[in-house]
Amino acid sequence: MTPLAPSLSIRDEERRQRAGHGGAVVWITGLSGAGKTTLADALQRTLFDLGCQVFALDGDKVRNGLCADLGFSLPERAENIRRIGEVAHLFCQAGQIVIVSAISPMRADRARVRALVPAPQFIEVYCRCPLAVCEARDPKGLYRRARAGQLAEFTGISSPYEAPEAAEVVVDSAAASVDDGVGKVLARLRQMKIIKAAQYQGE
Ligand SMILES: Nc1ncnc2c1ncn2[C@@H]1O[C@H](COP(=O)(O)OS(=O)(=O)O)[C@@H](OP(=O)(O)O)[C@H]1O
Ligand SMILES: Nc1ncnc2c1ncn2[C@@H]1O[C@H](COP(=O)(O)OP(=O)(O)O)[C@@H](O)[C@H]1O
Repeated sequence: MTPLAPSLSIRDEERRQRAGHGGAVVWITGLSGAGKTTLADALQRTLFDLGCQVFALDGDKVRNGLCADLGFSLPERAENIRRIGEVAHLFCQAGQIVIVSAISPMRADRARVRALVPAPQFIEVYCRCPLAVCEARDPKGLYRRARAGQLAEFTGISSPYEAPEAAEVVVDSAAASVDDGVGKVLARLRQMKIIKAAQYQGE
């Protein structure tokens, strides 16, 4: 009897043909309240409706399970990003478009994930929003608690955020709509030939 082929014999191109698109990691970084989750959700919906295999990994949710043992010190955030990066990389190898939304405040931590994922497949998205706007939005009341001294090491208040210097996509969530942000990421996915031009025509 012919032995079953090991799964290693499945080439990336075969996965791409079956899915109709390539794998990618769309990594959304930004302050709490900048709009990362909102953008990730809208992007996931759009890609799903286009027929793509897409999955969103939100930092907040991952912290309920995979990273439940981690707090918010800089070394713990680094470990959080390392784990999310490894998982995203695996999904990407499986041919999925993975959307990560995590504050991921330190450049070095993001650079390590970038080094893991082949260049055209890693798309860093800076969800840019002034701290004052994030604080005014305060969707979870965390800034209020941080200002009151009830939440230690809060990003932007008592813990650093290093903005990307060369993100593939920059989305200004205080000035542009969620749809604008989705459009910019889709344009990049098309430009990098992750999705086909026919899968997304607008810009
Ligand atoms: N101290 C402190 N600093 C920042 N954020 C805090 C903190 N404590 C709790 N939270 C909540 O945790 C969410 C951020 O988790 P992340 O995994 O994205 O953070 S990180 O990437 O490891 O920095 C973050 O989610 P978002 O508001 O969606 O960004 C907060 O809801
Ligand atoms: N252009 C925009 N993009 C994303 N979010 C926006 C935008 N404009 C306003 N918002 C609002 O900002 C808030 C951001 O919350 P959220 O997406 O949870 O941010 P984060 O995940 O970065 O903490 C939401 O209430 C969202 O409706």
